[in-house]
Amino acid sequence: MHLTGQLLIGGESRKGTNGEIKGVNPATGEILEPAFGGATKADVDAAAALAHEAFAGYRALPYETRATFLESIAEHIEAIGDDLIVRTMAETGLPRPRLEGERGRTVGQLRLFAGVLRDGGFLEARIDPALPDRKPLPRPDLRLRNVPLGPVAVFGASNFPLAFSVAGGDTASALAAGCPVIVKAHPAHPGASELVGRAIQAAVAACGLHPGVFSMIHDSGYEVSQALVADPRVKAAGFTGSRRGGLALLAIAQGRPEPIPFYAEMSSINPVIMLPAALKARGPQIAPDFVAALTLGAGQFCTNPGLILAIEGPELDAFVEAAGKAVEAAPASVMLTPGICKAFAHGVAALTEAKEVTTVARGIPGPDGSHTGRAALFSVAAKDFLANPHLHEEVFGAASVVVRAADQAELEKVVAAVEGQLTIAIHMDEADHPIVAALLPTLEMKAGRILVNGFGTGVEVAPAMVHGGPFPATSDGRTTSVGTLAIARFLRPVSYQNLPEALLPAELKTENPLGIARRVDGKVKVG
Ligand SMILES: NC(=O)C1=CN([C@@H]2O[C@H](COP(=O)(O)OP(=O)(O)OC[C@H]3O[C@@H](n4cnc5c(N)ncnc54)[C@H](OP(=O)(O)O)[C@@H]3O)[C@@H](O)[C@H]2O)C=CC1
Ligand SMILES: O=C(O)CCC(=O)C(=O)O
Repeated sequence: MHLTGQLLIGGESRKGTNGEIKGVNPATGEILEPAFGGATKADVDAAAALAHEAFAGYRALPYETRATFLESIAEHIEAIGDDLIVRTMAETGLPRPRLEGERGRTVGQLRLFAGVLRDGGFLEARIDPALPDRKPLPRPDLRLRNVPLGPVAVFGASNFPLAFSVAGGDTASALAAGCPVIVKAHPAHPGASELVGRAIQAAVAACGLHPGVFSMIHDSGYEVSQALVADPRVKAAGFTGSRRGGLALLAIAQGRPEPIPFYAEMSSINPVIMLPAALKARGPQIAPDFVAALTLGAGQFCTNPGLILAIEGPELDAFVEAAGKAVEAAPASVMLTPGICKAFAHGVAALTEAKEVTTVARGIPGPDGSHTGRAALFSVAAKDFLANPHLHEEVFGAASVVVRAADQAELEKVVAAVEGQLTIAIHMDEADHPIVAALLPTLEMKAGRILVNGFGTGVEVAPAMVHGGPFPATSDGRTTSVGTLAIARFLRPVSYQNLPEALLPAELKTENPLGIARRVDGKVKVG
């Protein structure tokens, strides 16, 4: 493995001259070589100019060429081999099986979008033929398809260094949509970013595309990333990270002379509602599964179950006791960065010190000075939870709070009071159906995904997946960052009125040369 620490600007690479970033092994504290040079505003300008230049040609390519390009990226990532896993393990402290799985998800996602391109459904092609004899007024010929927005900025996430990073879901969906991508690499895994970034660069070259289709920068501060979002040639951005960072960049995207869509996935505490019949039938059996989901990846999943909502009673006591025991047996885990570890310790300390909160259990402590997170389970009465908005905030890591409601009415109040979420899980049996029916309308207003008898961790990459949700889970709850629908974030519809047949794009020509599904006169016609 040869890492250069260079920026990837179009087909070229050069060392950034604006400060430097080094990876840190969070398990050992070792500083990892090489140094990665931070980009200057001139580098951002160069990447944006190239992306702008590449856009017209890239979006006009046959969908088959774009699909082959995505598959080529997947192949180039696989060709890096074990070096990618070894470097990512060193930079993140995440274990090998997790990263091997994440790599599979990353390349699977790219191939899924190749299928989306071949299918053509994402174009949402519609034809309303002219009705010249309609009274009192004739109808014009109207045809609609989606077109890409333009160059997209992608902020790689710290907690999924492959699947939500350089070639992750945002990049895959933007490239599939026909948008060149400029990645801002996350400083927690600069080496993994270079390896994957070079794989994309190589795929661009192998497919003979304009080199401006992909660039990747590092930033030693905030200014350059902010300049990227502010650049007039950038037309949308994707982000996964903190609420503070997401909102700062969202404000820039919205404050530009030409505001752009900014898709930020930020904070979610993913309530798990434990209903009475399920608790009675199998509360203690659910507890270890809950703790496994809580501690997965040191709790550093945005789908982590941070809240348990249930009605008081001996069944809840039995569940909490079993969950407490499982937490006490949980070993401390290395967290992604010293900063994230510190933020977790701070969040846990705040809960521990809150007078209305009871500490149920703590996991096994890690060695002194290690960047490890120690699992934590807390409990609070629903009335106190309702009165203290700080208890609704995300503690990023393996910490969860059990909220004890006096009755169903109070449980409903708690559900109504939580912020927007990526997921809400319900553990239920048939006897719980009436409560679920009463809760469902509220749950739909609160979460992007409602799931039964499971936990939200481990998002399926699939057409019917929504990995999004109302604020603050995301900055725009109408979309998803995982699954095939993610492509819609980087498209917009154009309607062509009375455009001569000869000038219509192939997607909308009457004889349907691409053989795609279209809605003709309101009815879906396949092929
Ligand atoms: N819910 C979720 O999905 C996740 C939540 N988090 C939360 O985020 C915290 C920190 O983790 P991290 O992943 O680093 O998230 P951050 O939001 O701090 O950073 C994400 C990316 O955005 C950049 N960035 C952040 N703030 C700004 C800004 N004001 N202007 C320009 N760029 C900015 C960062 O650059 P740089 O690092 O160079 O500053 C980084 O590339 C965690 O402790 C956790 O609370 C993290 C990951 C996922
Ligand atoms: O649970 C998952 O698989 C994905 C979680 C996620 O999107 C995140 O942590 O950023």
